[in-house]
Amino acid sequence: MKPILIMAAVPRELELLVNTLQDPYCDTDATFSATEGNIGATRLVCCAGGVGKANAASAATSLVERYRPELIIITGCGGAYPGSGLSVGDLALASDEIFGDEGVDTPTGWLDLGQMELPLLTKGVRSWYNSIPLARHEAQKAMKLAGSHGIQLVRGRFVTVSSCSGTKGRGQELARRYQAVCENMEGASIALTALRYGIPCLEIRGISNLVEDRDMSRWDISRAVEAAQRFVIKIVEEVSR
Ligand SMILES: O=C(O)c1cccc(C(=O)CC[C@H]2O[C@@H](n3cnc4c(=O)[nH]cnc43)[C@H](O)[C@@H]2O)c1
Repeated sequence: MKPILIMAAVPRELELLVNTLQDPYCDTDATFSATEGNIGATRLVCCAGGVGKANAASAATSLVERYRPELIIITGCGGAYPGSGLSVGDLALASDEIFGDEGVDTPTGWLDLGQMELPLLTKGVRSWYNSIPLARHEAQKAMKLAGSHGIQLVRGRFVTVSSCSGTKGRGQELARRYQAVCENMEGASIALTALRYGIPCLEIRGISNLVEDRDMSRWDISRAVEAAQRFVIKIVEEVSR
């Protein structure tokens, strides 16, 4: 049976999940070391591939080639945009992932990859530019599951950035440009890899911070990553039924 691949940036974003695995086994010799194990009848492979788009894309490619997963779940923390209604500790589910920095600055303004006619991926007659869709059906099931447990889950567009937004103004600009709810540094790369291989992909992040003028004393990464993992475990348990 094919496993579910769970990807995050850093180990603390997977700690609770890994500690929940039955019969865990960690392949420490692999280029991207991953911990395998079961939750119920479902086989999981958990990997913290590193921070940022480059690590995320290479880890996702390597793991997909190695494990051929049936589903990829991206988890971790993220920063909520002004106007999203999200607060620290809340949960967000991606409808689409957007490569927020890919484009060109011109004297008359910023242009995205669509305007540059430079697709990131072409399959047959379809091309994808900055925006990468995530699995609709799985996301609908996740929303339903959250509802049945009384968990508030906000579904919306996520932006993946190379340079984190450390001002409220930049957050407002990206939120407005993409009609997005939050940002992170890896999601779009993993979503693109999943789309390339035709594997459904879900992304659930806990909100660790608001995108505002930088004040790290207001962050709560522990709360965010715990909330996200608890919900991912619920999804996996639901799949196991
Ligand atoms: O030092 C800073 O100002 C700073 C700004 C944003 C993020 C960081 C991090 O150390 C966390 C990066 C890590 O967590 C995800 N993440 C969480 N919040 C954000 C955010 O507001 N913008 C972008 N990424 C965020 C991200 O996926 C990374 O894995 C430090």
